[in-house]
Amino acid sequence: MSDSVFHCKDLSKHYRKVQALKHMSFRLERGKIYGLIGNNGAGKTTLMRIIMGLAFPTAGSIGLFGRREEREIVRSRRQIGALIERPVFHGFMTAEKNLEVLRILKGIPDKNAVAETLALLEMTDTYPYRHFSYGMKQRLGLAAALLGMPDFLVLDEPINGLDPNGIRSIRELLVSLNRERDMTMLISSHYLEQLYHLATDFIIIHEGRLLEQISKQELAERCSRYISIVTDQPPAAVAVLEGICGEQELKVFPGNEIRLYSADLKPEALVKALSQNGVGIGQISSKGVSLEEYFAALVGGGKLA
Ligand SMILES: Nc1ncnc2c1ncn2[C@@H]1O[C@H](COP(=O)(O)OP(=O)(O)OP(=O)(O)O)[C@@H](O)[C@H]1O
Repeated sequence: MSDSVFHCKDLSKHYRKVQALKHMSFRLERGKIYGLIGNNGAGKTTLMRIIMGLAFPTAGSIGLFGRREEREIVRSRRQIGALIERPVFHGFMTAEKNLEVLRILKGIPDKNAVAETLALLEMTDTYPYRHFSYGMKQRLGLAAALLGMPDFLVLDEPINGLDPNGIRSIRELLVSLNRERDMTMLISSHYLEQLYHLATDFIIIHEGRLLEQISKQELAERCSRYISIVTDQPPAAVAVLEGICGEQELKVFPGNEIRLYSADLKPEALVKALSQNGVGIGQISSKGVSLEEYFAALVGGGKLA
């Protein structure tokens, strides 16, 4: 299978008066989770609609899974699951019945697909869709996208309307699908901190143009995000911290300061681990700019502090 899941070259899309996408060229690789970032009206949904064949380019070309020919692209879309604008579900049917209708419409032969997807999303509800909360509707939308276990998942604002627990469980599910099934994802969200934890790479667009494609590692370096710990027992602290993050993510500075360059670490967890091992902490703080600040600086054409 090609390592390229999606590519576009000089892709432009005009609506009557609006140029929604302007000469975009980039490539999405298998196994990565791409966070798609842009202000309202930047062109995120338009790009996703083009990937799914719900809108068509005015100029330029696209390819899916390394295939460029129109007929092959249409066929390749069977390998993609998408949540773009909520699908139309039947109000009088349960989640299971709605998914069963979709399974038949999509031509997915595996009769266990519905049960498998419901189990993944922990949806056991047996009442009709019209009584679903906003969050449950959102989960069913995600279930519909996952039906048949696609190779590529395209999600437009999937965590909108979910409470913090809901967001965490969806995030964990997406990460495990990515790791265990090598599922590639393109996910847009205005919750940049959440997206930061989930994505491995970022596509940043502004007013229809691609501003930047950047990996999380590059971003972390550029934002120089780190946790600073000041302690009077550096060797003991290093021994504990190395058990939590990799040796390469940790540096000792003069003044008994240790810096941890790992994106997912929480200061509270570090404090707990250090105190459990009898290591005293003078000071602990998160430093550097957030993804939100980085994005604002990029879009504003400004420089990062
Ligand atoms: N069907 C349409 N007809 C005319 N203009 C459209 C249409 N769909 C989108 N647009 C315009 O194209 C531009 C890009 O819209 P798009 O929905 O792709 O942005 P977005 O980044 O998804 O925004 P949001 O974050 O608000 O969802 C906007 O100016 C929008 O008004």
